[in-house]
Amino acid sequence: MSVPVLLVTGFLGAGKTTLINALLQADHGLRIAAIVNDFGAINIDAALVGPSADGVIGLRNGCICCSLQGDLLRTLKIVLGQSPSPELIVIEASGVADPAGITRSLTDPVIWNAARLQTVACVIDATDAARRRDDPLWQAQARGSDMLLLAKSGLVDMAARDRLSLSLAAAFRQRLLDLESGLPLPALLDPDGPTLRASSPTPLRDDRFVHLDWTCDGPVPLDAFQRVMGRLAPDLLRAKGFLRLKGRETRVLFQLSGQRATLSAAEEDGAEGCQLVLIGQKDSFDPDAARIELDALARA
Ligand SMILES: Nc1nc2c(ncn2[C@@H]2O[C@H](COP(=O)(O)OP(=O)(O)OP(=O)(O)O)[C@@H](O)[C@H]2O)c(=O)[nH]1
Repeated sequence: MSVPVLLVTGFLGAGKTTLINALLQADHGLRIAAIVNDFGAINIDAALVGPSADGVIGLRNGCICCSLQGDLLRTLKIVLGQSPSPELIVIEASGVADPAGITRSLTDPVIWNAARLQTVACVIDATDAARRRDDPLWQAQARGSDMLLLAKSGLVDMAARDRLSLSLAAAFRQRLLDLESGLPLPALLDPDGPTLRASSPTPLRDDRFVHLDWTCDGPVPLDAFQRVMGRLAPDLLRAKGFLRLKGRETRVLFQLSGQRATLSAAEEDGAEGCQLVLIGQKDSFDPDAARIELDALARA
């Protein structure tokens, strides 16, 4: 029998991993396998989803809508060969992916017989949507989905949330659900959900993004790290990773999305040092210059 697939798309930092973690931990009784795709060579998402699920496979250093398509199909075969087999497969697209590329791969008749793309859900960052509205990739992600899931709506005021809901309803035909009202399990897991779809449009090839994968073996000082990130943040679209801070026993998880940076306790995994991924646009972010600044931190 064909295993249903839920594809989660959305721009960098929108809230895809957070949604998938919530889904994996929810009370649905389903055996779920997750395939997560990070743009950089360091697979932060697999580590973030890993603690909550057994069947998590990370695809890295590319994007499954284009360069990693073959990897996705190979990974799907591995996931489908697991025993017991999953009852649902969740695929997280990278934040730079046009879901049309993935939808095309998944609607191949051979794949379809084994794993049937059921629903494409696009996570929309309520704090970032007004700025992104005219971005062709952001639009392709929303348009290529079956439902829009509003994340972080608690971080914007009610009037801004209402304006956003109205503009999304005017621009897209999809159903809009606010994640602040709870995880929409019936919509995400509905076996009678969207499924049969028209052939996907030609996927958008967006090559404006560059990234830096930065690692160091030792700890870094928090105040100097914050100064460096303060300088880099205006040119970044996304940063995330694990840091070993001087004077702290355990590593912390650093997240930057939009202009919002957070540090939180990381799951202890025995790993040492720091692993960080920084993503920006070619015209404003210089990964080599950022590497020099970060390397200086490691020597501080
Ligand atoms: N307050 C709030 N924060 C959220 C919500 N969803 C995500 N975040 C935060 O937003 C940041 C990015 O969330 P992720 O779930 O990692 O976003 P993502 O879309 O998986 O990011 P990429 O895979 O890097 O594109 C993290 O700091 C999350 O804690 C939400 O609904 N409310």
